[in-house]
Amino acid sequence: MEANVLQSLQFSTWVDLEKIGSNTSGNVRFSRGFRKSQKLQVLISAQLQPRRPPSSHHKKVSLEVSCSYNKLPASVIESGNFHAPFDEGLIVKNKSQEIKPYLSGRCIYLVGMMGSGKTTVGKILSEVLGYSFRDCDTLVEQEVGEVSVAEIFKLYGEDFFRDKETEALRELSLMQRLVVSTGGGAVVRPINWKYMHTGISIWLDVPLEALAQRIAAVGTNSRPLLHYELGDTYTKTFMLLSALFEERGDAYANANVRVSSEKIAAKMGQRAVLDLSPTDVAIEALEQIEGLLKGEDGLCAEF
Ligand SMILES: Nc1ncnc2c1ncn2[C@@H]1O[C@H](COP(=O)(O)OP(=O)(O)O)[C@@H](O)[C@H]1O
Ligand SMILES: O=C(O)C1=C[C@@H](OP(=O)(O)O)[C@@H](O)[C@H](O)C1
Repeated sequence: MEANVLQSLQFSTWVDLEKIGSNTSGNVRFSRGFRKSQKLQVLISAQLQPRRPPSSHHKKVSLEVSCSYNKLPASVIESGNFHAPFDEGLIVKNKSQEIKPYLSGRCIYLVGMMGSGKTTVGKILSEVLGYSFRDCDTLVEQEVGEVSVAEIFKLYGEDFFRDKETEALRELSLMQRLVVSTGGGAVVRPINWKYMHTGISIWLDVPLEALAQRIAAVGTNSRPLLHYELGDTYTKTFMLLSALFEERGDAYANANVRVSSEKIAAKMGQRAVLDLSPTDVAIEALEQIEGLLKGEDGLCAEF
């Protein structure tokens, strides 16, 4: 995901000819006119070209070194192009530090269907922001007594689970500096939105086909709403996810920001959604939060 990163760099510095004169191993040579005791002002400029093709992990960098003497026009003494590794880890870290002051410690709540990446992307966001990570489902399991979500559904039913989920969100809403991965169904109860709106909510919007592929790859044992009798895992999962989304899809739109995997893929030059890395999604989420908090007038929005 091409974040708004540094595209050019320029700085000047002084070099001591005496030091360079003794080891002109580079391409810099000085005419006899220079007295060795002179200092020379050198200008370094680097242009970072946009990442092309988007899927590549290298950026082309053109570098130019020029020098001027006694305020005479600078003349280029060295230039070249090279490819620098495009480090999405650096991008997401830089972006997180840019927006952290605007967050003012507010929690980030990730909402989305099962398999949308709430846990995976949430852990990346918590890491780069220096926030703690909380998984709402895990808190419910701990509260009930180290019983799995699937067992809770089986032993006590979904309503019991939803009550525990709401209690967990109420407790989380009293805290700060958390990234919270919510359960896929947390959006259904309005009271849950009252708690999540104490922070910033992000909807990870991923196509159902991708969700079904991801979940089919890991199995549905931990997701009781996707349990079914024998059959083709992908197709059954896709059918059940489609029915769930039909019921609750509109509720996700209550989130403060929507991170669409399809839009990220399009921005990156029509990459397939399944090719997007969790970090690509995390960068987009941070950019969306930045847009929300800075608002149209570029100031920090209070909301
Ligand atoms: N952007 C991504 N690219 C590839 N795989 C992903 C991505 N996001 C999540 N996954 C994988 O999909 C599965 C579900 O992700 P998870 O974070 O557990 O989703 P959720 O918490 O929303 O249910 C995991 O196996 C995870 O590794
Ligand atoms: O969509 C849902 O209703 C659910 C999603 C699950 O969380 P994940 O989204 O982490 O799978 C978990 O809360 C429970 O199985 C119910």
